Amino acid sequence: MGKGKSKVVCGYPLSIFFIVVNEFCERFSYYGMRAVLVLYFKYFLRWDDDLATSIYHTFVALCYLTPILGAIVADSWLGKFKTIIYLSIVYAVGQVAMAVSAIHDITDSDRDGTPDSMTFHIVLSMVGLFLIALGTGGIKPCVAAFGGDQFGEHQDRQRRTFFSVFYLCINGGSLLSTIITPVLRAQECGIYSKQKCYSLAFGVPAALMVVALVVFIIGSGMYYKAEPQGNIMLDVCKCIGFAIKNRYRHRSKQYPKRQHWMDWAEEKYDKLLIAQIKMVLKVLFLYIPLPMFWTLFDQKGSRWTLQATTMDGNFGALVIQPDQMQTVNPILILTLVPIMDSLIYPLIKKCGLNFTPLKRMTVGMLLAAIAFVCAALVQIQIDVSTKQLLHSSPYILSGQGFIYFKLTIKGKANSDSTTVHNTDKATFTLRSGSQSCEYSTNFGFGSSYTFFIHSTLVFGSNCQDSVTAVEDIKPNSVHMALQIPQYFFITAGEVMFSVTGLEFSYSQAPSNMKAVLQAGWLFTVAIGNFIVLIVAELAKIPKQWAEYVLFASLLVAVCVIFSIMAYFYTYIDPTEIEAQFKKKINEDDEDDKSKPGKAEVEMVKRDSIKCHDEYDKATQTKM
Ligand SMILES: C[C@H](N)C(=O)N1CCC[C@H]1C(=O)O
Repeated sequence: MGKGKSKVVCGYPLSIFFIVVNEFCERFSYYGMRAVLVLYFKYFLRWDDDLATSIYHTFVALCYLTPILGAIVADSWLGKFKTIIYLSIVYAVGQVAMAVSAIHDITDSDRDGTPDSMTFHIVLSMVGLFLIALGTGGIKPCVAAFGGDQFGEHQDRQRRTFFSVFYLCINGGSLLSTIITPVLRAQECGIYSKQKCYSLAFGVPAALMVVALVVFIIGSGMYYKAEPQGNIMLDVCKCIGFAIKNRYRHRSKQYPKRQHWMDWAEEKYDKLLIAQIKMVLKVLFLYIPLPMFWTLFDQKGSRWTLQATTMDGNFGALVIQPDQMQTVNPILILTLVPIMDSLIYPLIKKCGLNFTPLKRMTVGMLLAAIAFVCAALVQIQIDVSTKQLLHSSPYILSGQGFIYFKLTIKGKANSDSTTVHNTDKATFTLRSGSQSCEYSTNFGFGSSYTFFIHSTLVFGSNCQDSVTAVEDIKPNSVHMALQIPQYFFITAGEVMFSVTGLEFSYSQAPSNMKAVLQAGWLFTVAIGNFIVLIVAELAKIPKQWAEYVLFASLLVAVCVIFSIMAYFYTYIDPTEIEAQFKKKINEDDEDDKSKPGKAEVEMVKRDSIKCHDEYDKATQTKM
């Protein structure tokens, strides 16, 4: 049985349908907007690459920092339901602001196709991005935890499946939007003049966010809505502060040691709160090594995409752009999550192995390290095959009766007029006054040519014989398909690490701090992104393959530390512990009423022993 007023369908509360659809639409909105953001900065706001990249990464990091704020508001004040509603409104307003900021006609008073007041567009889009970061980050820990809340105490299996389906929805939304919004951006639109349609590319995600909100509200009557329990974060901070101060005051040897340093708060604080803080601190401590996984994971969008630009994206009927390779991740998620859940995990269980959540996360980290070893091997192959500059044609041939032009064949969208974006036969028209002739040739992906036009050129219908093409840079010969193994390993790692971590963060959190621990989990993503920024700046390793090997080694080292920490972690059932504490507190209250005047110090000691016993009983299973 679920906990809300919701009907139960196939053992699942119907209310979670609204929650997963909400997540699908929200992730569509987020990833769709993100997919075209850098291009919007570069081509609409006319920022250079460095500024565009920095603002982009700062925005992404902010999106994973704001969950802390949303979680505090939800757990201490508004509750998850109201927090999701209010912050979704903020989020939708932010998306609309982005869409409006991309309408060039608003400030194009001279109707020449370019905005006249760039300041207006910059300010509006920055306000929009800030609201989006607040909204997406703020609701993220609440939606996951709110979904988990809908399950009853004996629905552990269903709750685990829910987190897998939840992850599928994230990636379904991400996959669709990263395919659709770049197509929308490529359309031309405008009132006075036609420009690339960023307003549509931002407008559709805005509409999806409104849909997400409406769907969530429709489910309103069915949800189980846990009440917020006061300003829990303030109580937590005060309690920790008191424990530290009290420990310091009693540092002399005459005072007996206590089992845990948090037990020094017992004189002033509720034992239940102390036990809950212990649960949270234990999990947060375990999170310390985790950002390293995200440091590797998030390089899909940067280093791996740059690697793809030096590879051959010709898949026969389909020419894949380097940035499109990233869609392999959500595609693999959609395939691997069901395979893991219905085949691999049950098979491992049948073999008698206890594949606990922390073991899964450890294996996930190792798989990510393997992915980077694959990336290094591909890089070595690219380096071997690449691009020796054959010669510098203009230097050798200048002044010998030729005119020349250079042409680079790139795999990346570019506004350079001498860049061809595919490997098809290209035809050039050579003109001199009213005379012209045509020259055609085939190009390889990533190659660069210098064309020499003979001074003896005679214009006619064909000038094939009067042009000599010299290949300066060989076409990319290493195929983009070779990146698939690294995508496979990183995604398999993500399924084991991230899907498991999401559920682990929920199941190990005390009832009043579920969203806070979800935020703690998302915080590891933010720190991972910061590490990418720092390493990119600091580690100037000349060989790219060596950088990949460095990252893989770092993750293996971190993984060893994590597995040792995980070995000493004991799984808990927060609901059971809380129930025992509440029961004992009630019993003590009864006891106190019947035996007035008992020495308070004695009581504290006795309670403390009992509480430890109960806490220990409930924390049996290791890694
Ligand atoms: C798109 C990724 N495969 C993914 O699902 N995520 C990356 C960071 C966490 C997670 C998400 O919630 O978006």
